[in-house]
Amino acid sequence: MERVILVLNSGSSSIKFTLYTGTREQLTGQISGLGATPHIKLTSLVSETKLDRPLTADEGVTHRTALAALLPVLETELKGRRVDAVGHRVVHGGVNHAAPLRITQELLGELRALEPLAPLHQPHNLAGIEAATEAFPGALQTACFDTAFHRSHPWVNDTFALPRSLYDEGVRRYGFHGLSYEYICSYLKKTRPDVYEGRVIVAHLGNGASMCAIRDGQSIGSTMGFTALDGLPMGTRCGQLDPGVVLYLLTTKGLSPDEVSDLLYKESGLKGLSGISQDMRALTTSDDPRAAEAIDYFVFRIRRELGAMASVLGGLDTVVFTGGIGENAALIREKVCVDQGWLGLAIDEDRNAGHAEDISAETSRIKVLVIPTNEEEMIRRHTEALISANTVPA
Ligand SMILES: Nc1ncnc2c1ncn2[C@@H]1O[C@H](COP(=O)(O)OP(=O)(O)O)[C@@H](O)[C@H]1O
Ligand SMILES: CC(=O)OP(=O)(O)O
Ligand SMILES: [Mg+2]
Repeated sequence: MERVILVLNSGSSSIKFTLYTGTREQLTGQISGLGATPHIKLTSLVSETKLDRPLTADEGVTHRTALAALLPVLETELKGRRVDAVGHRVVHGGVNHAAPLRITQELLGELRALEPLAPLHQPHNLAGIEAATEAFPGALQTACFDTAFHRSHPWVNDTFALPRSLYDEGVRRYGFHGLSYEYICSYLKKTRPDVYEGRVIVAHLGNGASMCAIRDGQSIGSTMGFTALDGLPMGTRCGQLDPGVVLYLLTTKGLSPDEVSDLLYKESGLKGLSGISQDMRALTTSDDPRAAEAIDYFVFRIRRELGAMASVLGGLDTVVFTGGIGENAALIREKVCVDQGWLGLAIDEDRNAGHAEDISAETSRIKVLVIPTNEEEMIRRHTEALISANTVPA
């Protein structure tokens, strides 16, 4: 009998979900635009149910209410079939976890203590675990960590230049979006083994955004740090910041820690710079100069990290764009790749506009790829492996 696995992936602006029978997707979809304009999109490959509409205020404006509206839809779709396991994306796994785990009360307590380090994600991830445990009491629940893929990166990319005691207590450069990077690596290994073995930079550009330098399928470094605030600017997060600004906000401006937190996590990034929206779609279609400036800053930071990571890797063979913006915004890819001839990188305008998998120009020494990420599939694989490990042979 094929196993039934439900995967829940709570991002900062979305809840993505897929119900698998064996390796097949039975139902898949996402609630996107949480915090702004919530929308549900759902496709059932079995009952051919399709939803594609805004969520009403009653159904869900927050992760919690959206999840509550989603669970009955999933239960109807199951038609009484048992769920064997629910795999959860958990953004922060802390120092101790370099691999996915079966969820226990003890692990939940440990993960709850990490909530302050990922306030836009961890509480939603844990709420998803609680809701799924209640809805599917017999199912194995697994935690698949965004940080796990990066645990092997070198010390220079794991530390800040702070007193060593802070490193020892876990103040480290963890890196996130690890499930996405792991999926991209597995896809490259299967479809382009020569690329997999080379020097690769993956730009995961979504509502949260980061880049990862990868060699031989291993993370060498990431733009994200102790929290998912660092590195590139994002929908509402500031990205790299002089820590002196935080001190200024706390002391000279007299903001409370909560106010500073809200400012850096929820009011900055594309939203803060443009004053219009956190959604790249709204910015690329706006003729307001502040939208163009927000895009310029986003692109500038990506280009800067691209050069820095190419140097750390000792050269570059492939760039991969992924995530909601990376997969869909040809304009952003074009702006990142323009005038990169010095690096041996050029893209083909038509292939880029058509979202081809390989958008490199004929003359480009560096391959430039657009690969849709699939964090849910990565979580399914990990969960399947954990079920097998937990199954006591008869
Ligand atoms: N066609 C598009 N053009 C520009 N941006 C897009 C497009 N489609 C999606 N996006 C961007 O992708 C973001 C969502 O990315 P996603 O990776 O799904 O987010 P999350 O970080 O919540 O997982 C949206 O906020 C939007 O800015
Ligand atoms: C870690 C992170 O920022 O995730 P997301 O892009 O899904 O918000
Ligand atoms: Mg995401």
